[in-house]
Amino acid sequence: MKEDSPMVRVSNAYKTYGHEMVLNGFNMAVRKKQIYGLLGPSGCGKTVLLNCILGIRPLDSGLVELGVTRKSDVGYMPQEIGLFKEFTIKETLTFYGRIFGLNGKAVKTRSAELTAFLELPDWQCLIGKLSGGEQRRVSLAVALLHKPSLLVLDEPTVGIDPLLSMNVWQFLQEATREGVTVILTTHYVEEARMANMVGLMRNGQLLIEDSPTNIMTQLNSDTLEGAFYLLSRDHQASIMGANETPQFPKERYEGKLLNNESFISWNRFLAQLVKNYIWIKRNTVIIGLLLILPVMQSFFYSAGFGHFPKSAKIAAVTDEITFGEFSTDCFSQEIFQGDEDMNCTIAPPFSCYLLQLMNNSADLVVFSSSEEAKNAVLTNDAWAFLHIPANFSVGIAQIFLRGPLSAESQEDLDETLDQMAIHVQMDSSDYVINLLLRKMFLEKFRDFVEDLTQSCGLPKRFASMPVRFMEPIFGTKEPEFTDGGLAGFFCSFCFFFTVLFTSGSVMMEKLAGVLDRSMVAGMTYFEIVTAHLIVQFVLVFVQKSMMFAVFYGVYSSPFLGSPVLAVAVLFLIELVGVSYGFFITEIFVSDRLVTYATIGITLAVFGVGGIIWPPEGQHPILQNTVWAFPVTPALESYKSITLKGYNLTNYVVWKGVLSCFVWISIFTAATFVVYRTKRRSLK
Ligand SMILES: Nc1ncnc2c1ncn2[C@@H]1O[C@H](COP(=O)(O)OP(=O)(O)OP(=O)(O)O)[C@@H](O)[C@H]1O
Repeated sequence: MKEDSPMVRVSNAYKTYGHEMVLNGFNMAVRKKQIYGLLGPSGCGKTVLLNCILGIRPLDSGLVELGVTRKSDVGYMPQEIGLFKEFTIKETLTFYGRIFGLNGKAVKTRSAELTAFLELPDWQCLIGKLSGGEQRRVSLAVALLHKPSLLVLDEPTVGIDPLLSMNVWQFLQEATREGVTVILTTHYVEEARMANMVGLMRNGQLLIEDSPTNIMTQLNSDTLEGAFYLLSRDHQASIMGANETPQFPKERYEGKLLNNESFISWNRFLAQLVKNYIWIKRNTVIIGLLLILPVMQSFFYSAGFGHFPKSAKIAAVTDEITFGEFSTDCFSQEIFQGDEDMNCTIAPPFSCYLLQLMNNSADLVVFSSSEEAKNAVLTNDAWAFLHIPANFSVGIAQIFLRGPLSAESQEDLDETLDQMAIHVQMDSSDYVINLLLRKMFLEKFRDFVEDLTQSCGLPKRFASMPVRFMEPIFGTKEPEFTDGGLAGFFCSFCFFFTVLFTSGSVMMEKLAGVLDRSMVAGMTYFEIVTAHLIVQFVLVFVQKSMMFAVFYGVYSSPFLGSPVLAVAVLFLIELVGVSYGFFITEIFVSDRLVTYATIGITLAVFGVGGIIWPPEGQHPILQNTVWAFPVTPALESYKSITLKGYNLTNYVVWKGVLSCFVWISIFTAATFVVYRTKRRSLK
């Protein structure tokens, strides 16, 4: 731009939101060292225009030219407060002072000037505790803090006392004499008479742009309000009936955006870091929950998952003895004193011994009749009804002790087998309980027969299945579901909490307008991400240490591999979470959508991660594509390290590590692309 060219020029600007044409061939020119008052009805696009001028939003088409190049040349006061509610006034001014590159002394001196002029409350007051008007004054002070050469103020006088409002105008007029250019929007048309130039915006166009005096003269009106009424009326009449679909030229936005002097600055980074620290200090409840919840979940998982359902009731009936005898004698040891004739130490009725074995593992309730026992299942009081027939001991003795060949005939053998059969009717509505009780019934019967044959002098193996489960290659002979599922649970939670914290903190700043404001002031995305990573790292360190202590200290879950490698994998998963968190906060504008995206991916990781069901049982398409899911391969990696002692030379381990790096790159690149697309042209 040449020396005499305007400070801000907007040419043929178009901007749509859905079907709404917010800027419709908009043109404006703001001369240097002037106050430009932008007026227009609510919703006409004033804020959108300011955002496009500052590069917060891109134009669909058109040109913005600025007479300044550096972000630090601009002072911006957004319409919403755009300040951290948890900060004190002093912390707010220090934060922005650091971003603008001011030293402590300069911030203090300038803050004192602004405090006197804007009548700011005590510096120790929290922003969130101030009135709306006080908050706006602090917001204005932030925009003026570094004495910028271009001031962009969105409704600076709303909610401010008329006397103070007049002071603000006088201050701005004074500033223009010192070389500052001001663009401001206001709803108070008459106060705009103090501007050098005013522009009336309506339906995305600028109806007029001139000095207030010229406008009033031109329209023969005593007031600016009256002049604008006439202009708006004429404009309304001219567009009546014109109901065309909005069209705009497709050439891209070509304006030069404001730049930072450097990609990274220690001052800005420190500002962001201190800001995060203050936020944590003021939000101890949230941070406490973020630390305590995972530990609680670890306890819940270890205490609640994978254990045999011992309290599952089994309604049993044995026809071998009467109910009275059973309740008093069946579970007492005396009746197992042996039988001299049979030469066995376990004596009939054998159903007592079998039921006692079952009672050691489950909650066995003995009923006197089959009807009652079955009814217990029907009324949800028991998970299985088990019936032992009257000839059970006779049949067992015949088949297992005397041998099936002792039967007189094939019919006799068939009848004996029928008469000794135990009938089980289950409530199969719960797959896991059904499976575990079934397994328990079969195992207890096997134990019973082994014990019985052994008690009669026969080898124990005589009644065993000829399948021997030897010492396992990995894991234990009696593997626990808890151990197998732990990797999936731990990794999914690491991912979930990281996404939650990242997206939560970014969205909080974004929705409060703080993120845009900090970025207009000069903060870079890189500084925001790096400062966030440091906070996240500290949180993760504390969080994971506590979870490790619960899983591997309190509950002694198996851990065979390298702790360093396992922690590295968890850390990579966290980084996937951070990059995903930034990605979703960049593509979605509402926190609801971000929440859905957080929960959605976590459920997907849970669903396909082999926590609930092994991947080997998945549909072939899923089985063959699950490697491409985020986190899932890393979860396998962690599982192999902890349960099999694998190291990086193993395919499963490095596949998980590689997958993390790939996903971190994908999410980071996607965030960058969306970020650039939202703010700049694709030129
Ligand atoms: N991110 C967005 N998505 C969709 N529509 C938007 C978005 N931002 C602004 N708009 C729409 O653009 C139009 C202009 O909004 P803008 O905030 O610029 O109005 P304004 O002139 O500043 O109003 P006010 O004086 O009440 O602040 C409105 O209809 C608004 O709904």
